[in-house]
Amino acid sequence: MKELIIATKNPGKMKDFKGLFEPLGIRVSSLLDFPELVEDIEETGSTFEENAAIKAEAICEKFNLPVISDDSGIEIDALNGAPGVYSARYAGEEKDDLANLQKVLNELSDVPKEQRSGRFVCVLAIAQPDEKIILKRGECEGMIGFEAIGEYGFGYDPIFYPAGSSRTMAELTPEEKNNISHRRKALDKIEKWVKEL
Ligand SMILES: O=c1nc[nH]c2c1ncn2[C@H]1C[C@H](O)[C@@H](COP(=O)(O)OP(=O)(O)OP(=O)(O)O)O1
Ligand SMILES: [Mg+2]
Repeated sequence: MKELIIATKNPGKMKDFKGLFEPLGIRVSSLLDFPELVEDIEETGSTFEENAAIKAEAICEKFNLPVISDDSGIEIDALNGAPGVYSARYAGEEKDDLANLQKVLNELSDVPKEQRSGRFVCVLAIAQPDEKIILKRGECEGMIGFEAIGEYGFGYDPIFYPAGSSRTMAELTPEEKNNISHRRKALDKIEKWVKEL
């Protein structure tokens, strides 16, 4: 079976990726599989594209192998696009999913339902030795709820209602999420390269 390295330390993303890559017959491993080898990569970019490129290129160079990275987050219109590229560290450096979504709920406490629009964004990068980097973006539009609901998923899933859904992303099964997610849409755009790797 083909194997691919995903340059991430986020276990929630990896669950998504395992489900997304399985139908392609590709087994994925992450930086969580060899934590002692890889120090944290500083995400110094101001866009998802820049940060995805930083992560993929750093790990591609280290292993001299093709690598995929994911930089993602949630943009909330009433917060002028925040937390955006700062989604992981919105409530502090410790990257606490619950603290992050609670901070968003607090900031939106006075914002009425019809003004709570936002979207998940995922940029996937493919870095290959001696090749130009490939970057593709997927987005999933939706609304921010008033409380955290649901047990599946990770990150901001419990407060995000995908457009047209009466359930939060964390109430959808992993299969349902993977059919509509920002990650799915970005992966669809890189699939032809993935198959050639
Ligand atoms: O499907 C998702 N469902 C819910 N929340 C999500 C999703 N996708 C990204 N998110 C949130 C989680 C984290 O707060 C941030 C990603 O930040 P991001 O820097 O890309 O990832 P990370 O630091 O957790 O792991 P890594 O950089 O090692 O891949 O956006
Ligand atoms: Mg990160």
